[in-house]
Amino acid sequence: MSQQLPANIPAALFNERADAIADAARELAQHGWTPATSSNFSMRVDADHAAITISGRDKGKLGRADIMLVDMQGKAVGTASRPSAETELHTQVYRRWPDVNAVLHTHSRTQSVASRLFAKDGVIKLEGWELQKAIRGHTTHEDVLDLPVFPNTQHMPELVAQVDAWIDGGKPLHAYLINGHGIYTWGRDMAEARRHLEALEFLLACELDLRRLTS
Ligand SMILES: CSC[C@@H](O)[C@@H](O)C(=O)COP(=O)(O)O
Ligand SMILES: [Zn+2]
Repeated sequence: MSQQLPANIPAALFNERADAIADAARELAQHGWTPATSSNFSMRVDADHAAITISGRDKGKLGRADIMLVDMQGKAVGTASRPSAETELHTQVYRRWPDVNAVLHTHSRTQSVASRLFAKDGVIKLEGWELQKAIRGHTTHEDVLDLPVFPNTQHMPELVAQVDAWIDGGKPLHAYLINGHGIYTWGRDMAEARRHLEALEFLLACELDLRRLTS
């Protein structure tokens, strides 16, 4: 393995996280949500480190060797591999919420189209859908669930600042879209992050259908 681990991280712990990321990535790729090497996935390893996908890999074919360690500033640790282009968005989530342990980013067609359609509003207001209850902390379809849509940029500090500004505004955040790009969501474990991703994919598809059928 070209990944050298710090002395305080057991290989079994890193391998468990790497396997969980690779398994989730392959399954999400089967849904068609990770076209053309897009998307990235990570899990917290400890307070100071996360395991994340190596940049540019085919997410439908990931294995343990496609996962690497970074610190919470997004810098590679113990490897010459290059972490995901958007690693800083993952480590931002881990820094902001110590109870979050998994972050998922995908590029489904539904996510991409919805992000373009609602970009001018800056937010998608999900309301009246039973599946909103799949999102942590939401107990009724009557809640309004705000899903922000941030402008895309290749300059990660700008994206990080947009997300920070939303959180600092005191509004809840379990996910966001980036215009013309895709979705980020997360959870306390991989199962919760996957539940959020699947629910939001479904809800966005419903919103797009409604637009099509009522316009
Ligand atoms: C193949 S285009 C998509 C990338 O620019 C990026 O947005 C992405 O999701 C994957 O980047 P990666 O560096 O492989 O993690
Ligand atoms: Zn992306």
